[in-house]
Amino acid sequence: MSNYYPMMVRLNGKKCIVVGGGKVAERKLAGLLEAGADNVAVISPVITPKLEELAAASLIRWDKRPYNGLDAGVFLVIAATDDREVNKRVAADAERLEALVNVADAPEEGRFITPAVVRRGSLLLAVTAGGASPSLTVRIKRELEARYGPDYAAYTEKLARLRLLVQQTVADEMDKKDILQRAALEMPPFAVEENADEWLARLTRKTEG
Ligand SMILES: C[C@@]1(CC(=O)O)c2cc3[nH]c(cc4nc(cc5[nH]c(cc(n2)[C@H]1CCC(=O)O)[C@@](C)(CC(=O)O)[C@@H]5CCC(=O)O)C(CC(=O)O)=C4CCC(=O)O)c(CCC(=O)O)c3CC(=O)O
Ligand SMILES: NC(=O)C1=CN([C@@H]2O[C@H](COP(=O)(O)OP(=O)(O)OC[C@H]3O[C@@H](n4cnc5c(N)ncnc54)[C@H](O)[C@@H]3O)[C@@H](O)[C@H]2O)C=CC1
Repeated sequence: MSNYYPMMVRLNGKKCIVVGGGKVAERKLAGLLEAGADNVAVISPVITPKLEELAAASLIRWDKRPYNGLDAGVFLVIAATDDREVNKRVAADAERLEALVNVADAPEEGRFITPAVVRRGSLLLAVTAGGASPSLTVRIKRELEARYGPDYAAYTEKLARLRLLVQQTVADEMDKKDILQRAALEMPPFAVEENADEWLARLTRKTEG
């Protein structure tokens, strides 16, 4: 099994293509849109009703045809048809164009795989077993969903505000680090109730004491 380099990619403005319009394509497209991709097309003669809705709302473009190649300038490609030969061709075409490609039925033929994700605002937890067992990946995702509930969105946002304040007002590097580490150890919803100034004041008292 391959090794993978984990990274978080911004997709805005980048051309993303999904080939195939079935169940798997629907899931991968939802993931692209959740990530903020705004130039997304699906190439498939038939697509699911949900994908038809997205196309009607102009959230994705639908190229209603069988796969017949990729245009230059494509950034990311997902091969998700139920036809082995087509997916193989998509992978080869994408590699030739230096586009990042994911192949739903033959991961090793592609350049990247898609992890399971939990989103809590800007906190993004991604899980992969590298293709060994998607079911294990999904199980661990569910455990993380339960452990890091919806409160973590507001909590993370609040930590960002505190961090900004600390960067602007605390000169000593050790104090800065200590305060930010303490803040990250506190759990929501407790910390969510106070504003950044109050929180910093409390954390500073602790640091001094
Ligand atoms: C390698 C990878 C490539 C890639 O797709 O990028 C891949 C490959 C394959 N998946 C297969 C099967 C299933 N995949 C799922 C579900 C998910 N699969 C996802 C990712 C990945 N799947 C990548 C690595 C995962 C990792 O990193 O660990 C998730 C996490 C994310 C997503 O797809 O967006 C998403 C869960 C989303 C969520 O719930 O959050 C389920 C369960 C279900 O559907 O409920 C099953 C059935 C049960 C089973 O087989 O375990 C098959 C056999 C197909 C066949 O036999 O026809 C292959 C092909 C092969 O293994 O060769
Ligand atoms: N990576 C993953 O997470 C998973 C991958 N798979 C694999 O993904 C593939 C797709 O699975 P499903 O979405 O369930 O299949 P599906 O049968 O629901 O959809 C297949 C889609 O491919 C389209 N298609 C067929 N030939 C095409 C062509 N020449 N050009 C463009 N589009 C074409 C069809 O119109 C249809 O929309 C299968 O190979 C399956 O084994 C299945 C489950 C999970």
